[in-house]
Amino acid sequence: MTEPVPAEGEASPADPHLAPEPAPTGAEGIAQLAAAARRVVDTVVHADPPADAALLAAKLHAIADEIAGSGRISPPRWDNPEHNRDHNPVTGAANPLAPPLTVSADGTGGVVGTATLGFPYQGPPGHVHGGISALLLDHVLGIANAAAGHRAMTAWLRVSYHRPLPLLTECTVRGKRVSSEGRKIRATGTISTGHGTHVSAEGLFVAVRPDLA
Ligand SMILES: CCCCC/C=C\C/C=C\C/C=C\C/C=C\CCCC(=O)SCCNC(=O)CCNC(=O)[C@H](O)C(C)(C)COP(=O)(O)OP(=O)(O)OC[C@H]1O[C@@H](n2cnc3c(N)ncnc32)[C@H](O)[C@@H]1OP(=O)(O)O
Repeated sequence: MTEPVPAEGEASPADPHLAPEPAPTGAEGIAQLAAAARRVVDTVVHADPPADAALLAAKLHAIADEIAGSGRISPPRWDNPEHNRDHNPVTGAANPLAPPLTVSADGTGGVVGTATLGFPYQGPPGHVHGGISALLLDHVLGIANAAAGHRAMTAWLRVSYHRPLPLLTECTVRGKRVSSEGRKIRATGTISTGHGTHVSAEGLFVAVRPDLA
């Protein structure tokens, strides 16, 4: 049997533009999965209980089984900087729990990131849960320390809540190392919106012992 001849202007089955896109691999592929999972979580948090909830849940479990069976996802390794970056619960593009916050140098020795937090992060109605704010600040202060050359663990973090942080509003998270004394590092940070500073934090971090780093 002969293949039908495509009409002029019609793409032939051999047209390279019709070739399926190469399957995403590695970090990019997992980031795509994480973005989809994030959307599922956001949708579930919003949902009225659907009549076919059990069927939908079974489908989600089937998808999780398929992902787990793909063999593509290896467990995150926290001693691997790339995995740390991709899988952490704040900036991790590969972690559906992460908003994710995007962080970069602020040009003054600190770091700055932005995120818009939705209903999965709700505490007081319409506002971000205080523990989530603390998480964002803890992590961004950690990044600020790392950017200043210190891999350090949080010893303590003091968080002050000045005004409720609204959901669905772009917020800016800043962090800066302010001093170092031996292995002890102090860093401060804020979460702000166009309405000013909502949350601030200061923390003591202790540099990872050289034999563990
Ligand atoms: C291999 C681990 C990898 C860790 C990764 C870290 C950073 C990753 C790198 C890049 C960063 C990028 C992004 C940020 C990523 C992650 C941020 C995550 C933040 C966290 O989520 S992190 C988890 C929560 N965090 C803990 O799970 C800590 C549990 N804890 C311990 O692991 C120990 O407790 C430790 C390490 C804190 C100290 O232990 P240690 O044996 O190394 O040092 P030592 O006890 O000798 O203290 C030395 C001097 O700090 C003073 N000091 C100690 N603790 C104090 C406290 N609480 N208050 C006041 N002063 C304190 C002492 O008084 C002494 O002071 P002095 O020298 O003046 O006497």
